[in-house]
Amino acid sequence: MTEQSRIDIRSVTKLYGAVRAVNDVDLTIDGGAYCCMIGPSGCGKTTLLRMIAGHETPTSGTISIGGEDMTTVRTGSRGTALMFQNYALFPHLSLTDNVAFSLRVNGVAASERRDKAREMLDRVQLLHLADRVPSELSGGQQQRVALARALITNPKVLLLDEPLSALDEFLRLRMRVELKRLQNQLGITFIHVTHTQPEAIALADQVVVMDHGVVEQAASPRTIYNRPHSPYVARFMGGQNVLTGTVQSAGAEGTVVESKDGNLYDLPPIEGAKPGDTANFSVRRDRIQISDTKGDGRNCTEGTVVNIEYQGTFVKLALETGTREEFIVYLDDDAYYAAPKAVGDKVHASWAPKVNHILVGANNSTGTPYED
Ligand SMILES: Nc1ncnc2c1ncn2[C@@H]1O[C@H](COP(=O)(O)OP(=O)(O)OP(=O)(O)O)[C@@H](O)[C@H]1O
Repeated sequence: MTEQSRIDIRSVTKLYGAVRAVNDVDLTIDGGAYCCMIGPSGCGKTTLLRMIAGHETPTSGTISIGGEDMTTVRTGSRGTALMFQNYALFPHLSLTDNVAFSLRVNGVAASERRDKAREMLDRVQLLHLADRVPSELSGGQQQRVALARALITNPKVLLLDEPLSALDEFLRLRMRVELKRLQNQLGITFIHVTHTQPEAIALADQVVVMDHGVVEQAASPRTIYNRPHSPYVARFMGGQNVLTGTVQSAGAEGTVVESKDGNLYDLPPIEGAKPGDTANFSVRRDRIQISDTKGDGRNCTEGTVVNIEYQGTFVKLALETGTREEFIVYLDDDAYYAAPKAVGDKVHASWAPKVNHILVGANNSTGTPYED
């Protein structure tokens, strides 16, 4: 299935009048991968998904599935199935008839479509409810019917537009496990649009972070979280503090950057950097120590505690450091309670030089939702 379900998106742009919903996107999604697309509202995720499904046609560029150009092939003939956000089940039909619906449209004989629908309901563990109508089901069960209905066409690619957004937190976590289990069993490509960072990180083999119609970064969840490409990805995915400074010295041995408050940071070499350039870098929130005493002024910052949140396995400390964004520190709860802090305390945060991670791209995107 792997080669047959690979998706190649080449120079795809979609214009709605003056709105550039998707802007010159190049992206390869491996066959059999679980891909999550994430980004703020309006960044073009749904438009890209709908173009892969064939519900929209690109203004320019091509989309291939399994090496075959599908850009203008009609929806039902490209081996994709789209599961809608609101499930779009028929209220008056039984679960069996809901799931069998597309086979009926395609003229499959009654007994065959019933057998196939029951097989799909069994796959999503709903066979015992096959004769009920959707209103007699819970939200999670309705979602599983919608999944069975999408899968009955044996797609090479399943497209899911915010499939878990209508569920409560408990069900969402359960359905997340089920989606992953199904994808593993079927071995087909899943493309799942989400607004939720932990969902993308937990489910995906490949995370695609979008902003203003472009793909900012596409990589494994670990790379996206640990080695974000740009200030935007670092902020949007969370887990990192973004810092800015001016290059003091640059060479093969490394780059020294000075922040506005005079602290120095030891970064790896930055290609082409020269003294006076602006450098953006990030520091993982869980790789920082705090103390009451000032260090040597390298790889550190000072701040005032403005918020303290107990999170179970760690404590989240927000510091005001004089830059426009909060500096967040995640402390192991044992370490924190050995020397607890209060709001208003002045502290020194420091970290090992190897924690400094270079970011590229402009430092002007906040990673927060936006309006056009
Ligand atoms: N049919 C349309 N006509 C005009 N503009 C559209 C249409 N569909 C989408 N857009 C615009 O294209 C841009 C991208 O929309 P899209 O729905 O792809 O974003 P999204 O990232 O999926 O957002 P959300 O997370 O809110 O669903 C937005 O500016 C949106 O207003």
